[in-house]
Amino acid sequence: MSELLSTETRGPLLDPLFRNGWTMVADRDAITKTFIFDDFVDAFGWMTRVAIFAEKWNHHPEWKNVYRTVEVVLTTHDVGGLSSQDAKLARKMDSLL
Ligand SMILES: C[C@H](O)[C@H](O)[C@H]1CNC2=NC(N)=NC(=O)C2=N1
Repeated sequence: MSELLSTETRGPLLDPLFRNGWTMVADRDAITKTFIFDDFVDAFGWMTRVAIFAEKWNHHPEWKNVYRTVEVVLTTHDVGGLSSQDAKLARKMDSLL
């Protein structure tokens, strides 16, 4: 079962993501990043690769794809905010580029 990130664990887990283009969502305990690809097929292929891990980990993104852009928001709905699962999926998203 996921649990909300504590004050102590937020920094070490989130700072590397902030350095890699992720930001906090205004008024939500969630992180967001917009990915821009060469074309739609590249964007959708990346989404497909991410989806395999999201399903395996039972942790799914909130995302919107328009042509070659994918807007991603990560948060853990079961706990109403950020958990380690969000950081894990964010790292995986960046690694699958
Ligand atoms: C029933 C199912 O296991 C839960 O709803 C899972 C599915 N994927 C999920 N994804 C995210 N981002 N947060 C959750 O709390 C979550 N819970």
